[in-house]
Amino acid sequence: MTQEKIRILLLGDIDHAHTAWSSLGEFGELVKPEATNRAAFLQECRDGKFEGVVAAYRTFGSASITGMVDEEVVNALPSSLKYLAHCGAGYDQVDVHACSARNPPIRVSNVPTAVDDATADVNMFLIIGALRNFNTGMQALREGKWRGQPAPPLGHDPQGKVLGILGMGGIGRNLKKKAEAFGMKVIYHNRRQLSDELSGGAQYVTFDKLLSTSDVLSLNLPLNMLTLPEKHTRHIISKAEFAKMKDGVVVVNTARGAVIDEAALVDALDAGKVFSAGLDVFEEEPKIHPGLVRNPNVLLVPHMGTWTTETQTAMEEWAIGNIRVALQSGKLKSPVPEQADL
Ligand SMILES: O=CC(=O)O
Repeated sequence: MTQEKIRILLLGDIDHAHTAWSSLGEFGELVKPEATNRAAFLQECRDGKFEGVVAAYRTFGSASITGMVDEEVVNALPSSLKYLAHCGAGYDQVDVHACSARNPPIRVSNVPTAVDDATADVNMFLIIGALRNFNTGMQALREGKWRGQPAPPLGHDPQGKVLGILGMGGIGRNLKKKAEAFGMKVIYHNRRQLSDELSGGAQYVTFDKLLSTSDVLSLNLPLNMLTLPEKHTRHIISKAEFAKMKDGVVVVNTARGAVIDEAALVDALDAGKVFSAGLDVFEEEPKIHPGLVRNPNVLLVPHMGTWTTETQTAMEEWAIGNIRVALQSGKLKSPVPEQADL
């Protein structure tokens, strides 16, 4: 009996887990697109270049070639495609709804867990850095002005402050433990209230209460505008939400830029409503709102939440593991929650 020859498509690059990737060769042929832009990629799809591809691995950076994996791309992908393994926690670039609507559906996985520590570490760095408003002094120092003239305003200690976490998934829960080690009191809001065991005893509050009582507000929820357009989280923090916050609140975001209306954040910073912000993600990466760049009270990191050798390696291995398990058992290891019942 001859075994059917399958193909596995790589969208983006493998930077660390080369052995794990090559080992997928035991299942079939490993292929890559030649395209360097979306139009050419769609053409390759329509020309049947990826016929027989059963599983695809994609990186966040592969959007520079394919663009968003929206309805157009989903419908152009080969009919043989059954599994799409995204190498990252946030899969806002993939229209999961369109993937589910195909017949048979494309099953999508992401990388939970492996990203939690590194992202929560950066989150904590941004909380401390923004509370202490370190950017102002650090910027002056590099300009040869020591702390600057006038000296930066005094910062604030994390001890005793209320940290409000919006989105209590793996990263939010990891952050909670870290923040408590710094003496912060953690409250949270989430689509669903968690069990005490999962929440670690953090108090569940309404969205409005989270906004009105947090000294530091941390955004740890997914951006889902492609997948859930009717219940999307885009701009969940905008002008009206800033108005409900405490004066002098600190805002930190390691989730996705577009969960905050950046223009409204700039206004709230300029008005002094927001004392400082710590941001790892931006609405239109790599572009950054000029109002954020010019404001010394904003600590800016260029999307480096998982930027460590250990975490990047673990993420690649996890995503490749999803393909391996799916090819062996017909089921992904970590399907995205929207497809849990598929
Ligand atoms: O931004 C990083 C990720 O989604 O894993």
